[in-house]
Amino acid sequence: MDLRRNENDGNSEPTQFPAQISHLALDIGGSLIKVVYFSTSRDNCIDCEGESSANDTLRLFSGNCKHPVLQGRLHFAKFETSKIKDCLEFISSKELHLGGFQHHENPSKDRKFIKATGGGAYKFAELFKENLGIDLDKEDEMDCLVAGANFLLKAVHREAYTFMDGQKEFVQIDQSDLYPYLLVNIGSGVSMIKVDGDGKFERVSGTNVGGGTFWGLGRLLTKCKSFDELLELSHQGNNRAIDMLVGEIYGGMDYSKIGLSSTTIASSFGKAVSDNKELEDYKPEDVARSLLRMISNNIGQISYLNALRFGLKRIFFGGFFIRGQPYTMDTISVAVHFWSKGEAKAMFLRHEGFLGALGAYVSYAKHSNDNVVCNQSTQLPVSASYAADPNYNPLSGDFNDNESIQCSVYAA
Ligand SMILES: Nc1ncnc2c1ncn2[C@@H]1O[C@H](COP(=O)(O)OP(=O)(O)OP(=O)(O)O)[C@@H](O)[C@H]1O
Ligand SMILES: CC(C)(CO)[C@@H](O)C(=O)NCCC(=O)O
Repeated sequence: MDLRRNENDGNSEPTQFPAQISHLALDIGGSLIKVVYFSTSRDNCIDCEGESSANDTLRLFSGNCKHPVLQGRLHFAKFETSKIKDCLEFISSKELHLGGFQHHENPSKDRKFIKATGGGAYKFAELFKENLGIDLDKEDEMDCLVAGANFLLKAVHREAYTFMDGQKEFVQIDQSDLYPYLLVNIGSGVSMIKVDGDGKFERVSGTNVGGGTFWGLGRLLTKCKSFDELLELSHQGNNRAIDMLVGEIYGGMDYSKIGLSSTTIASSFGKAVSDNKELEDYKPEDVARSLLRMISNNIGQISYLNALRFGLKRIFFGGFFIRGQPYTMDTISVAVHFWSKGEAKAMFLRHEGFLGALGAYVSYAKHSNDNVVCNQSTQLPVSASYAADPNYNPLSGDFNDNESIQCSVYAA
């Protein structure tokens, strides 16, 4: 917390507190910028004994309480990286950039540092300085992905779930039996990380065939103007129009000796070779569906192989490629299930796209006077903003960017 702005020596009149105190963290990726910020109002501040009144806010900031607790909400937002100006405007309009911290090595310089991760923390550092007058305090992307995943798995109720045959089932996480697991983050590209504990991990693999491939190829092949349009299109398509199935090679038969049914895809997009058709002759929705299936299946398979390498039974998938899409999750789950013969389990996270940003957020805790730890959160509330997202299915309980997590923050 920025304590200095609210210092009170006990003699003077209480300072006027801002209605909202925010900590801002950014994950600036190849495709999307993810924004996480914490906000609370003075009414929401409680002291060590758990009372809640405006005066506790005073004690909180004057430091009379050793373990002050702020209750508030974590908010989430995302922007396309190509529209970074929109993100800067958003931050500026909400004055989120004021919620950074100051490096104690250099307190005389009244500069704010904001925690940021992802390649864009390097690429756009100057832009943030010029536009908002803030410095980005860079946190390693892999560190943040792992810290964000561990935070969600430990602190957020009903965060992880399995998805098979259209059925979503929340997974009860036993904190004493969380590690090891494989974290697969499907962003523009894909990182696969073996996680053994808090801050204990190794990036064991990756693939350049990821979310950027789906969106990039999909845009070229279907002329879709937005990612959501491409997803929507894929819902309506049939991949069999363009994929070559085992049965089409084997005269309608299964190849049971090696465990392949006639309906298994033998070759994604394989029909396009012999069909003698042009791109225009295929329905864009069929192309979109085939592409989504190809990429999801490939990632599921590589993930399984990496889980096998290290004997890992649990694979958590994150990244904004997933977008809570049933078809994507089903394909990944089936691939993991099929190749592992049911031994390994694919699991998904409700805050799938915000792992890096959450990791950057919790890294504020490293700074002694800005010791911020989210200890708890409740089930996400239902919000009216769901209706605005065409891909949100209220029955499935998917996470929406406009949602927030209720949490407590210890400010030391
Ligand atoms: N509104 C959207 N616009 C663009 N891509 C989207 C959108 N929603 C979901 N996606 C998908 O999410 C992917 C980006 O995911 P994510 O934000 O997790 O990664 P990133 O941080 O941008 O990438 P990287 O980590 O590789 O730098 C895109 O490649 C695309 O497949
Ligand atoms: C380069 C990063 C880490 C940037 O987020 C990501 O896009 C990625 O993991 N790409 C895959 C690169 C590879 O391992 O082939």
